[in-house]
Amino acid sequence: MFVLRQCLTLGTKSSIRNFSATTNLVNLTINEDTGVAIMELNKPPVNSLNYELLEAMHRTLVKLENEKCPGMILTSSSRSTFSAGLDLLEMYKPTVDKARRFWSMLQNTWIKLYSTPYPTVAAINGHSPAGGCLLAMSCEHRIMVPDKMIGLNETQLGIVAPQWFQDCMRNIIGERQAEKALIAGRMFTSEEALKIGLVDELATDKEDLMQKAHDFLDEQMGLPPLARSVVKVGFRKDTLSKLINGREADIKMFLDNVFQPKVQESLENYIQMLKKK
Ligand SMILES: CCCCCCCCCC/C=C\CC(=O)SCCNC(=O)CCNC(=O)[C@H](O)C(C)(C)COP(=O)(O)OP(=O)(O)OC[C@H]1O[C@@H](n2cnc3c(N)ncnc32)[C@H](O)[C@@H]1OP(=O)(O)O
Repeated sequence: MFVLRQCLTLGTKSSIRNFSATTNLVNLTINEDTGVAIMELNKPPVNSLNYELLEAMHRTLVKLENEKCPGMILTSSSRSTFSAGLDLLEMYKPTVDKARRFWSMLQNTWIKLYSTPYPTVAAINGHSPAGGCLLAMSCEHRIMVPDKMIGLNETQLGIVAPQWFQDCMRNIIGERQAEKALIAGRMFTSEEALKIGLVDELATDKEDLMQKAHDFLDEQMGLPPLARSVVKVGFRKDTLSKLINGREADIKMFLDNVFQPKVQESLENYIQMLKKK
């Protein structure tokens, strides 16, 4: 039985089920029998990742870890889009402070999501470009509905996917496929993504998607949790350490680049194009 409760304070496992109460940017549902959490991104229309959404996600992930969550499904409340990636408005003519704060929260959120001891599955119920693809790739398993698009399309926007985005992709689809996909900024259909291993399964519809996500978690939750998490973090530690030990350099890379006139021009054109659609 799924129970969703509004609450204003952080409480015990059984008392809290939606703790972004002030903004509702993240809906958290916890199954009271199994403990499985469903984290639903809820920033209409397309879950673009601005500071506030990233912060709500980060808070949720900290909470789940503290509460010894046994497994989590990441999904979206939008019918068309899992996440449209980073909020372009956060990168378009920001102040230095705002840009730094934003990038630092992106790092925080990714580090938490990529390193969870508990199993995670992305139930990708819509398009998943750029930062949206990063979120999906940070989970352990990806299931996607048909006829949507996923990929790291940064090159096509005249920007560059940071090294840790690239590493995540390489870890999943291998060096050669990742190099080709990243240079081209290629977006894959759900079916193509399955073929190259960027997603693990396709689902027929949302119901099937959630069923398959629960099936994956049931299987994982049958494994000894400590051994499971040690192996997981072992596989991910090099990618994680690269960013954790190089956070300042990564922020500097972002700040140095995002203020370049050419990058601002690309962002401006792209935002205009999306608005005119
Ligand atoms: C050498 C240079 C080095 C540079 C280094 C700089 C480092 C930067 C690193 C950047 C890393 C990651 C980058 C990103 O994640 S950038 C974001 C990339 N995202 C995209 O390309 C997706 C764009 N969106 C879409 O393609 C579509 O919106 C969609 C997701 C397929 C959904 O389509 P839809 O038809 O359902 O919705 P649509 O009408 O297009 O959009 C609805 C409104 O939402 C606005 N919007 C869409 N995406 C974003 C976004 N990412 N940020 C902010 N706003 C977004 C869109 O403009 C519509 O707004 P409105 O209703 O018209 O006002």
